Formats: sequence, structure tokens, C-alpha cells
Amino acid sequence: MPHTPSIVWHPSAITRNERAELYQHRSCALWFTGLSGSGKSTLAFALDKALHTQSIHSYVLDGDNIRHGLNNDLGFSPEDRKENIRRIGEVSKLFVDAGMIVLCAFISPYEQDRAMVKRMFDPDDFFEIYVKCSLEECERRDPKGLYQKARNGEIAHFTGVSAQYDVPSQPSLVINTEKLTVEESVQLLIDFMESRQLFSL
Ligand SMILES: Nc1ncnc2c1ncn2[C@@H]1O[C@H](COP(=O)(O)OS(=O)(=O)O)[C@@H](OP(=O)(O)O)[C@H]1O
Ligand SMILES: Nc1ncnc2c1ncn2[C@@H]1O[C@H](COP(=O)(O)OP(=O)(O)O)[C@@H](O)[C@H]1O
Repeated sequence: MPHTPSIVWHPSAITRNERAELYQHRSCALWFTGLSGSGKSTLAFALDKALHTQSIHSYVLDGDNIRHGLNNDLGFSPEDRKENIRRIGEVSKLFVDAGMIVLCAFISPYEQDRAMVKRMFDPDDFFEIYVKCSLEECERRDPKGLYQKARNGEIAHFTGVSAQYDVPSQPSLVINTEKLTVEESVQLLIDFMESRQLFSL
């Protein structure tokens, strides 16, 4: 809701269906949530590539990248994480309105923040994907050396170590990256999207 009541919504001259006709697929947001190192970015970028080769218009919004620009004023307190997720939710809505499949890869640790984003969308436009991986395995992978720093006390409020992660209670899809390869996970995601009629008009 705008702060100023004099701001009036201007509707688009092009409908979602018209954009879907042009692109030959529907649009939606896939929201990847999971611990640092669980595989959110790896899966989102691999899926993006796979969709691109099938002429499907997709784009990845990734925590690290967005925090370099749009959200470079935000840290990792619960309030800042909430604002991070709120802004990404709004940006994702724009992508969906623009006819794209937007792949959002954010730890998004709090159930209530993910529920807030979910409420921003029509039910058919938003899917929560839980990228499941144990803390032990994430720490073993430690692709950026952040767990080590968190354990050494160099990073405060690190998710899984010194900040909470709420396991999703009712995700649309669970991907266990300790059991599936990247290729198998991408296929699972494509099968899921097909089952939701995203590629058929
Ligand atoms: N304290 C703390 N806790 C968690 N993560 C941290 C922290 N400090 C820095 N990082 C790095 O920031 C990435 C997470 O950013 P997100 O925007 O996805 O986080 S959140 O959704 O707002 O919780 C996260 O990226 P991923 O490892 O890709 O998840 C880390 O690289
Ligand atoms: N099956 C798998 N699926 C996804 N990533 C995996 C898998 N097995 C190992 N990895 C590795 O785990 C790490 C996950 O890191 P990343 O994708 O950055 O996670 P996140 O974005 O959740 O922090 C990468 O180094 C990736 O190569």
C-alpha cells in the first residue's frame, strides 16, 4: 500500500494472457528457500539454463547478487531479512506480471516472511521450493567459507549456526540435494512445472 493516498494504480494495456501467448508459456515465481550451501543458487541457475535452451523466458534473483545492489542497505537482522524478502517479493511480482518465470534463491529463513510473499501472489503464480540439505552437509560443503567464519565468531547471526531457520511446513516441492544430483533436481523442477501447466497454453 502506498504511503500517499493520491497514488492511483495504472493498469497495463497488455494482459497476462497476451504475454503468455507471445512467449508461449505462462509465468510464475519459484521461490527457493534453504540453508546457505543447500544448493539454491546452483539449482536456480541450472534450471535457468535448461529453460533458456527451451526458449522459456526465465531469470534468477539471487540473495548474494541482490544484496550487491537493490538491497545493499540491508543486513541480517530479522527486520532487515524481512525487508529483503518483501522487496524481492515485489520485484518478483513485476517479473511475473511481465510474463517471465522468476527463480528466487534466498535463504528466507522465517516462515512468516515466506507467508507474506506468498500472499502477494495468486495461488497459481507462486511455488515454494524447499531445498533440503542438513546443516552438517551444508557445513561440509561450505562453498564460501562462511560457516567456518560463523563458527569462529567472525560472522554474527549466521543462519543455522546463530540464527534460526524455519523448515517450510507446506512447501510446493521438496528437493533433497543430499540425495539428488543437480541434473536430477532440474528434471524434477521441470516435471513439477509441467504438472502445473506452465508450458501449455
Ligand atoms: N549472517 C548471515 N546469515 C546468512 N547468510 C549470510 C550471512 N552473512 C552473509 N551471508 C551471505 O548472504 C547470503 C544470504 O542472503 P539472503 O538475501 O538469501 O538472506 S535472507 O533471505 O535475507 O536471510 C548467503 O548466501 P547463500 O550462501 O547463497 O545462501 C551468504 O552468502
Ligand atoms: N546435489 C547438489 N545440488 C546442489 N548443489 C550441490 C549438490 N551437490 C553438491 N553441491 C554443491 O553445494 C554447493 C551449494 O552452493 P550454493 O548453490 O551456492 O548454495 P546456496 O545458494 O543455497 O547457498 C555448491 O558448491 C554445489 O556445487
